[in-house]
Amino acid sequence: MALVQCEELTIAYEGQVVVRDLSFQIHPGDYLCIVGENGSGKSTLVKSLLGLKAPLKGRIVLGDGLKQKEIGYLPQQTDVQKDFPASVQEVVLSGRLNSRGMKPFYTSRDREQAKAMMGLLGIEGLRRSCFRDLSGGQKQRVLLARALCATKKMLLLDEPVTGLDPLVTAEFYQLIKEVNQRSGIAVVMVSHDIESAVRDASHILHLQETALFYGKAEAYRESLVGRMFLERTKAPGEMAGGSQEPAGNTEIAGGGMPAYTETSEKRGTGFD
Ligand SMILES: Nc1ncnc2c1ncn2[C@@H]1O[C@H](COP(=O)(O)OP(=O)(O)OP(=O)(O)O)[C@@H](O)[C@H]1O
Repeated sequence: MALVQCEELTIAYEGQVVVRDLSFQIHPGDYLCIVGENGSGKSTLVKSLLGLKAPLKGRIVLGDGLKQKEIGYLPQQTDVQKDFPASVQEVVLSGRLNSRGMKPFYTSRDREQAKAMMGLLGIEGLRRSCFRDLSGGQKQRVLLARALCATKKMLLLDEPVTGLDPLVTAEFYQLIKEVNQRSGIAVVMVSHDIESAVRDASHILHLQETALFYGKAEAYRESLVGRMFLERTKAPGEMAGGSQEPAGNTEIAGGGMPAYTETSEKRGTGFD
């Protein structure tokens, strides 16, 4: 059963549609990267997945016991978060807030969980350090530990490597991959790093108001839309790939990009 099933989702701000007729699923163990141009609706979709923005039409069905407040969320970094005046331990523990309900204090289980996640991510030695004094990479590990405290099923990350140097970025991607592969926690990541997305993700959702592509990462790499996007990000300003498509290709949809959607029956993730 799917953890998340989005059915013909349309999302709008004051009547202005920014996501239209979008359907896809997230299964246990999936690693889905959401890619697309600036302003294509990625963060808006994230807000709806978190229950912070109601769709205008369509619906989001959660399955396999997933609750919206049990989605571990790592938001886009803001300057306010970067300067948060709290200890690492407090920041990680705050991941337990949603599941505490009305209880005013953290339980010993909450503390154990926070300790376990700090251990998993190699930041236990930093637990008394002030969050704002950490490096960018350390901060992201802390925020990842916080998000993991909130979930056993699904992590949602919105451009988590923005501002990190290449080495720290590579380490962070490796961490995410290990979390996904070892724990089976589904990962949903909004990313502008298309090369890494097709390398690490099991599935790609390419958004441009609607799904230009949704399916397995290997199929995306071979698709016209995937090849064009990969080519463009390699050489900014250059358009390539379209002329290499065999004659008679009927995939081309509006806007010169092919629409492709893979059904859940064809997915075969092994977690179905
Ligand atoms: N709170 C808001 N009110 C009105 N319009 C909004 C709001 N938030 C986003 N938008 C608009 O919705 C569209 C999609 O924005 P969104 O932030 O979801 O795109 P995105 O794909 O995440 O972009 P980026 O890659 O630049 O982060 C944009 O045109 C944006 O201007």
